[in-house]
Amino acid sequence: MPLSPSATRDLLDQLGHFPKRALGQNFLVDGNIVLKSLELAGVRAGDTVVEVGPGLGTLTTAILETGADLWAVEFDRHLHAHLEATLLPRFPNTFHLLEGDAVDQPLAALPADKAAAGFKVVANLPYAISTPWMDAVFSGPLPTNLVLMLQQEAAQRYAAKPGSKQFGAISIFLQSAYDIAPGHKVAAACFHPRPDVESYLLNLVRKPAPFVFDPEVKLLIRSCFQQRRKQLGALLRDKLPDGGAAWFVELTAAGYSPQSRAEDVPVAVWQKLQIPPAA
Ligand SMILES: C[S@@+](CC[C@H](N)C(=O)[O-])C[C@H]1O[C@@H](n2cnc3c(N)ncnc32)[C@H](O)[C@@H]1O
Repeated sequence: MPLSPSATRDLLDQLGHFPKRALGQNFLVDGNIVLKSLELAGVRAGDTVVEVGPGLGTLTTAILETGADLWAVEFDRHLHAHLEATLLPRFPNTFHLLEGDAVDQPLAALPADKAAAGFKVVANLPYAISTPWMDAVFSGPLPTNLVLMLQQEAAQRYAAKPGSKQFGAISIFLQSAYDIAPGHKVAAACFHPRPDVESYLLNLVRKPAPFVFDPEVKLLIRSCFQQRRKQLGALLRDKLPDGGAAWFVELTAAGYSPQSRAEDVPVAVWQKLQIPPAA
């Protein structure tokens, strides 16, 4: 169970640690949310789980207590040392802790054979890295489930539909590989210190046939959203060897046109975008 806000304050005092805003250090202090995260991800003994930013070890302990095998990456040297001293001796065979940046090590150095056998992600993400980290994860290997504590605004962006201001490249990459299952709104009081934004537990379930974009196509899609009000014809004509002709046929067949804007085009049509070989 997580520590209460006062016990968390005491532990922070004892460690001489001041929560760092830049690292999104808002620690979970609500047992129901910890349980809900595990329940949504269906974590059980023998599962392989990845956690980003274990912090003081609240979610971490609950995951390890199920009997799951956990790989975790923590950026803060001080918190890493605390976890190394307290949790590693308790779970010497199932806890694999890495000190590092989750954007460089999105799966906490999970071995390739473990990743290939199937794994889940449960994390209370540092909000500043949520999009670059997700982008790295969506390049594969893909977890079967992700239960992620996010800034509510980010969760809305990831789940956004075409035609809305929030629809962007990350919505396309995410929705190509994952279905969005019912999640959970989380109040600021569930954290210490309280964040000044609303939070949301996003629940993602891998599609039976997930679609992963080629890295070059991802860059191209991202560039289209950097000038989201510009027409796709003008944006892509110079960037594709065929001037965009092949994809414009797909776009037109789906009821759109080179005059359409990136934010209006559905995910399935983006999946047809390819970079043809140069003539
Ligand atoms: C929102 S706190 C979550 C802490 C803990 N999991 C909990 O739920 O109470 C985010 C954690 O991510 C860590 N962190 C921040 N940036 C990171 C990065 N780039 N890579 C890995 N961990 C990071 C922070 O130090 C902090 O421990």
